[in-house]
Amino acid sequence: MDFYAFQDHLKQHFQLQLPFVMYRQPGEDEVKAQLQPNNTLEYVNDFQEKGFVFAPFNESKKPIVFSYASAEAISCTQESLTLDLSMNLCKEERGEQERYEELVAKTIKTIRETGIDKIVVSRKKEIIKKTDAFTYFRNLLSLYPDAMVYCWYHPLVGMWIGATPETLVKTEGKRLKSMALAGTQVYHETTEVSWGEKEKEEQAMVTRAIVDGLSCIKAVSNLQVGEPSTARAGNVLHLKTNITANFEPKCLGKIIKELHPTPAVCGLPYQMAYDYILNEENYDRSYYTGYLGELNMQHQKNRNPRRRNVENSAYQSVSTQTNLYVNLRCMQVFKDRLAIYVGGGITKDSIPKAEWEETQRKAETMQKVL
Ligand SMILES: C=C(O[C@@H]1C=C(C(=O)O)C=C[C@H]1O)C(=O)O
Repeated sequence: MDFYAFQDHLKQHFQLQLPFVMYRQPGEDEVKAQLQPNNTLEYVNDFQEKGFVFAPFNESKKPIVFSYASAEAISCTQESLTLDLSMNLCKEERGEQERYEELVAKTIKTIRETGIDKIVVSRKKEIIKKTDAFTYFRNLLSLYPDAMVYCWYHPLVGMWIGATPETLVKTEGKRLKSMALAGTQVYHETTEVSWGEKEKEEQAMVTRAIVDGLSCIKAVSNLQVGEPSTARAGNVLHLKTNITANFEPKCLGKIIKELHPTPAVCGLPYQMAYDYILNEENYDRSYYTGYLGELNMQHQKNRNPRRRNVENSAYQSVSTQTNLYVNLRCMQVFKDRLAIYVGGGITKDSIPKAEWEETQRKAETMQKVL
């Protein structure tokens, strides 16, 4: 199926108001889709389900799953596009900057008074315009080859689009990978940059918390932690550390519950930061800073791609993979309106105006395709 046939098929499905997800994982050029035949809402119970998961930030709400068993699966190869995008300057709602800087200032004060290490606060940037989800998705595919680009729709929930740089957890067989992604600076044509102490310390805290959390789980062994490196995500750079381990697949649910929400999108200590966000942020994050992606997907692998035909079957193996990403750099798409969600980690040394600017740069990831 070529890209245009793929897109037309999904557009028809969308016109019937039926649920679907289309996505392309980082570094791949295969665009996949799952189309649901009806609008029943199914939820994850024990993480042994097989399907595409979409989970909110709020842990007390269950993740939604589009089950593979009931879905129609299609795929195509991403087309290469030459993009000529001039960024849409979006007028900020009056008072939004002041309101956000006040929230950041209040958060810094709370951190200094209570000894909390870090709290991630965020906001929603509303834009009034007639929307075109399929064009946004296609442009995001071309602009961000290293992101998980997705468009998810359910008539009873709404539509979300994103291009996230952050892995929550990837598993294959008994191997697991996660990452600590934190610290932000603006990208100026190079990734050879130095990082300030605030960012290094903030990111190291995230790494430590993820490693400590995973090492408390009996089913996890052989934890290995890489060196921090700089990773580009659109207009911004982050510090990233890769974390790998072995694990028992029947304990996947425990691991996901331990990891979500990571200190990269919530804070530390976890419970104090989480309560602060729910009480003080003054809006519902909904699916922003939740997670999404493939859960327990069966992948056929050819061990020796040169062998063919009858012989080949002996060299095929099936592996079970999970590929979940944190829902960042995302927006909620309505017919005549959009809401872009952005935030950043606050520590005792944060500066409110700089935090506002950081959210503006992060919002550009989506604004570029509007
Ligand atoms: C919260 C966001 O990003 C997270 C916060 C970061 C930070 O505080 O520096 C960096 C990457 C993400 O883990 C966002 O993009 O909205």
